[in-house]
Amino acid sequence: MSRTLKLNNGHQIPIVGLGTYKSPPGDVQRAVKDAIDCGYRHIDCAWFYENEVEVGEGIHEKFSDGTIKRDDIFITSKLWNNFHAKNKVVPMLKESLEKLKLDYVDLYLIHWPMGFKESSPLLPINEGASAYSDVDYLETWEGMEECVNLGLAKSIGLSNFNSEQVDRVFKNCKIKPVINQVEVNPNINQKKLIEFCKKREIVVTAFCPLGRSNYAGRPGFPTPTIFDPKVVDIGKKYNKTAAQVVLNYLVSLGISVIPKSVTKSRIAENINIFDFQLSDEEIAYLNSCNKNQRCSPQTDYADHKYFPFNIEF
Ligand SMILES: NC(=O)C1=CN([C@@H]2O[C@H](COP(=O)(O)OP(=O)(O)OC[C@H]3O[C@@H](n4cnc5c(N)ncnc54)[C@H](OP(=O)(O)O)[C@@H]3O)[C@@H](O)[C@H]2O)C=CC1
Ligand SMILES: O=C1CO[C@H](CO)[C@@H](O)[C@@H]1O
Repeated sequence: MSRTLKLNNGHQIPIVGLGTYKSPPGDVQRAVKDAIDCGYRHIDCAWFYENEVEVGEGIHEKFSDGTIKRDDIFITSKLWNNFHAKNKVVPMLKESLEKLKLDYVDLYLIHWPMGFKESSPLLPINEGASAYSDVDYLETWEGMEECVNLGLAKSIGLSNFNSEQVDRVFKNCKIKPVINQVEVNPNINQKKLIEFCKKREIVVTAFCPLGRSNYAGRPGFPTPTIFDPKVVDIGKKYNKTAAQVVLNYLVSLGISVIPKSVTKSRIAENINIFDFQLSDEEIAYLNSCNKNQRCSPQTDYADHKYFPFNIEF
């Protein structure tokens, strides 16, 4: 059975989930089925990933063959930036639910604190501030609360919110956020933000937990620590890969992780991380890798009023 963390509303989130960003429609359906067969009970989706139909097909095949029931699996989706107006939130969740062919999601997240105009491209690059909307994410949060009240989402949460933004929602909400999903890997271990969220009973989920191994060598991006020879050596001691060492380290921080893979052997590898314990010295080494360098920095939007990464954490 998959291990879980308790959320502040009594629900549980499985610690390891399958990421689906850039999982091609042709592969993701099989990847979801492989993951469920390997014991995953948590799939991380988003409207923005444009593959929710195929993710849903994979999940439904596993309902049909009797491997799981709806109650056994935790499904997350996210509201994209162009739809922050309060009256767009429920319709956008309904759109994701229709694609996934589900009646509810377990978790719905505001994908980013900053909003774009509905008419803007999904990732406006050259338009500057004219592409932005100034909808306050507190207004968006009211729409998120409606999702819970309508039974369309069991829990709601945030993604890419900094500490001040988390606190603002926390202090002005009727329904508390249960999760803040942010980038966490040894290059950016987010210890301060994790502690800040923990004090408010908000669990952190780590995206890019492997530091996007496919970004290795890309100019301007940190080298993923799964390629660090010392981390590879630590893995050898436990008969584990560097990816397993990194995921085990992240889980030891009290957070959940959503590694993405469409490769069956890696999908299996990434959940087989609970049968070893790193030594204090090994954890100290992984802690020392922290340099606050992101692989998802979104600097194109650094001038947005709600850009989250202009403060320390
Ligand atoms: N809320 C947000 O703003 C964001 C959320 N996310 C979510 O987090 C998930 C994970 O982040 P993501 O950006 O995908 O990056 P990850 O850190 O999960 O890295 C994914 C890459 O690592 C490869 N990989 C997977 N397992 C292994 C392994 N065991 N050894 C070596 N390489 C491996 C994958 O290749 P392959 O598939 O070919 O096996 C893929 O190229 C996303 O898929 C998405 O669901 C991500 C970014 C932002
Ligand atoms: O979920 C996501 C996947 O990665 C993208 C590129 O870094 C992000 O924009 C997005 O938030």
